[in-house]
Amino acid sequence: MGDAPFLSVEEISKAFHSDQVLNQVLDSISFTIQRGETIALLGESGCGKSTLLNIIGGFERPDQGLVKLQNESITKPSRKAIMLFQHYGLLPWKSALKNVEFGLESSSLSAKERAERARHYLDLVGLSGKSQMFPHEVSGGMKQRIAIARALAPQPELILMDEPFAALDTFNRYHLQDQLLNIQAKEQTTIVLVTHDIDEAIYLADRIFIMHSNPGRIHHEIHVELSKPRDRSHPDFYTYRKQILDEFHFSRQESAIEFHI
Ligand SMILES: Nc1ncnc2c1ncn2[C@@H]1O[C@H](COP(=O)(O)OP(=O)(O)OP(=O)(O)O)[C@@H](O)[C@H]1O
Repeated sequence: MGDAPFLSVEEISKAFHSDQVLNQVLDSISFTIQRGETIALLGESGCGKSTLLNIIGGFERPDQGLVKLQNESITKPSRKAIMLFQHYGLLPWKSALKNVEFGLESSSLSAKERAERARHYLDLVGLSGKSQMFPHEVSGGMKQRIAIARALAPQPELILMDEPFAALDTFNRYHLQDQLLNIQAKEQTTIVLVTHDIDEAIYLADRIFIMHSNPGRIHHEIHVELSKPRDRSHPDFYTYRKQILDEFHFSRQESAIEFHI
């Protein structure tokens, strides 16, 4: 593999036709990501974040360009890249444990190994005592923990997250963001995260790609140089926040409120 980047997105363009109008959603997007990095895609609604994530995951085909994961072209979904959505996608008739095991069904693990692996990841997300509970018996935050355990259990090379915590209240969101950081530090998972939440991007990401729309392009890349775990109330955090608000022309003198674009 040599020095090839872990993930490379090369000159990706994508258009959709709607009402006989061609909508150029992504225009020649390129970047590379190293193993273990967390990247946040931040941009206003409709700028093409989810489309880009879907192309990286192999769920959507670009019109031009290609995506390479560990130097292999991605042309269809694979177990190497797993997508985590905002709305859990749990199977209501299966317990937490069985939901996590379900993500391992196509693996070569024995039933015993699958159960052990599932328990390990439920432990990592803080649900060791809840493995026999069903989705309707647990809170939204716990449902998303189960979904995270299920995404992690197959040990994918890459996790793609489409606004994973957007449906949660602030406290649950903060807890899950911390857990994700812990797990990421342990497992060196590579993450590409789509978010509307500026604070979430600054808290989690090593680099933030600011996207602009019509057509969707990466307008600016911000390296978040703060060491992790980060302090949401530190003045440096606010410096990044101001920089991002400036990008979207939302700045006022002081912006202390939580801001979603
Ligand atoms: N399958 C599709 N067919 C037609 N148009 C589509 C399709 N998927 C996405 N689009 C259009 O592409 C544009 C980008 O959509 P996309 O969901 O990628 O944006 P986004 O930045 O993720 O938005 P949001 O933040 O609101 O989720 C939108 O104008 C959307 O209507």
